[in-house]
Amino acid sequence: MADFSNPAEIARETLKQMAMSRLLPTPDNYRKTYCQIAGVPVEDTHPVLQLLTERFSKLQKPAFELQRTKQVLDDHLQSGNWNAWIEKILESLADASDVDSGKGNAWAELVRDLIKQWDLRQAGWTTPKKKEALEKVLINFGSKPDLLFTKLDALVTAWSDNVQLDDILQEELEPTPSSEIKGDAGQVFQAWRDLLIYTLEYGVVARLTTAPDLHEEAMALVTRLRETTEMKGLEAFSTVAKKFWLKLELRNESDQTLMLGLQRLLRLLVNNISELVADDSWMQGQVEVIRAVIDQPLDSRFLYEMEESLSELIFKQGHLKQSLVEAKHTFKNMITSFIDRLSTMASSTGSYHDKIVSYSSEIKQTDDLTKIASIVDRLMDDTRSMQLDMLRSRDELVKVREEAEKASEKVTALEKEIELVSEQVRTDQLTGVLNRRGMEDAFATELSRANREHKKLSIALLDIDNFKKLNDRLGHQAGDMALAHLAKVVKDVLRPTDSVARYGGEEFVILLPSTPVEEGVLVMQRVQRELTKRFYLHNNERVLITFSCGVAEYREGEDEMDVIGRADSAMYQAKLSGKNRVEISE
Ligand SMILES: Nc1nc2c(ncn2[C@@H]2O[C@H](COP(=O)(O)OP(=O)(O)OP(=O)(O)O)[C@@H](O)[C@H]2O)c(=O)[nH]1
Repeated sequence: MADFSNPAEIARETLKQMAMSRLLPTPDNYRKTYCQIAGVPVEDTHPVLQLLTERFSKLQKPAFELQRTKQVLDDHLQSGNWNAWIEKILESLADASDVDSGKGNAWAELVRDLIKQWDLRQAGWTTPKKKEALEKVLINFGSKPDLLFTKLDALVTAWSDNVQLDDILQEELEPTPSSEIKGDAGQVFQAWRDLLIYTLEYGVVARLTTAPDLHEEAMALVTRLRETTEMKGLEAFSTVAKKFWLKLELRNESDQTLMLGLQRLLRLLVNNISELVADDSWMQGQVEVIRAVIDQPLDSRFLYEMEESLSELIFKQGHLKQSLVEAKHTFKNMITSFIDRLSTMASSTGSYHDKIVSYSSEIKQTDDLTKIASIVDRLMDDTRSMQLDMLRSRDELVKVREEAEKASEKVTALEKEIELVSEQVRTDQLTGVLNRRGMEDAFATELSRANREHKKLSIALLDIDNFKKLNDRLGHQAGDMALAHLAKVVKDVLRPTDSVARYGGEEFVILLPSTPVEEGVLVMQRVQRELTKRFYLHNNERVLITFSCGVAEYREGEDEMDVIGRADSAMYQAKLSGKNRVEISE
């Protein structure tokens, strides 16, 4: 190889050699080639420094104190001056320790020691083993500068004293005075803590929007819990939490009392209104809805459904009421004009009578035939006009009577319609059969009838088979239509005195008055047979609907829920026995 002494020549030759050997033009390759050509030893990066460089580059978010160290390292990578870098890093580590200069010096000492021990040979400590040990320490404690110092120090001591790493780590990982939970227990602790945070945030905080003071306290608990990593902290947390639960319970109780009070007040009001409007069927419907709502534990879904149906009802009633008011007004006007006409007639016949009396006395007082002839002429005229008046009045009266009759019919029809609309509160909009509320009314009626007349009453509860599959295969809307179809078939097969109600999604309750249970089973089997003849048609596809059913006979003293419960158990039995069956409740 030619001897180059001029740096410019060495540089030129370096580039030439790199091109010939197809080396990538990296600073590292350039430096190596340059050193070879210049005949000086290649200054490799010390493995410890390499390791540190790698670790730094892997730190996603280095601690603030280490940022500067990383910056120094990055600067060095540009310049390639390792000795300067070591000095800098020692300086920055000293600063990063953020304590007195004693600790800073300690860091400097430690790094020097580390590099020295790395290069020395110790029995049992090969370079890969040292590298692995250093890796472990950096991975586990790199983000905690103080702890890192202790661990690195222990590691360097382990190398120099030829102690095995496991012993050292074991020793170093001995429980510290802190009660921080580690290992599996730590993970379990964290999982429970996260669950508790979640429960507090979404189960408690979210429900306290109307109680700002408790809301704030709950938020503070969440924050506190997030910061809790030790058993000691947990104990302190649980003391505060217990106080909070107590407050919450007390507040809950007072809310509950308030709600019950309001419910009682509303019930009183509604009962009073219902007595006041006993004859107003349109109002009765609404009153009953409110009664149904307040007579059972408050359930937001039920409240929502009731609100929906009530607002629809009120809207319809509003329209009908308006027409009713107009019809009544017309009727009143007609009666008024009828009476006016009657009084006109009375006065016209009255004046005619007066005239006749006066003509009669005139005739009596005169013998003059010409005068008498003139009186008779006037009398004839008056009679004719009186007759015309009478005729006109009669026609008008007939007309008024016809219109009054029509108006009265309209009023009756509108009143009936209002009654019908009010009834909708009791029916299921989708199927047209009774809804749960309607069923309760029907139940009350039938129970008292059965008790009064000592007649048998059977209750059937049917549940469509595999309805979910039908919904999934044909869509929810087709499912709705299938429900309406079933309800229609059931109604067609049953007697008009039987009551059908939609009890739940795809469950129906049927009240069969004057029917012993065996007969009830036959009735329901007849419905099943009818369904095999009258398929539900969906886009020309014949869909067979089957159901499982339980029938129970009412026993004296039982309440509605008892007997429905027995029918439900029998229905469940029918499902278990293969579906599409009717079972008797024993
Ligand atoms: N289309 C429609 N589906 C409803 C309605 N109410 C409830 N459902 C559906 O009915 C299905 C009932 O499913 P399941 O309780 O599993 O009963 P099933 O599929 O009939 O099964 P079995 O009772 O064991 O025969 C659910 O998918 C509900 O979503 C409704 O008003 N319309």
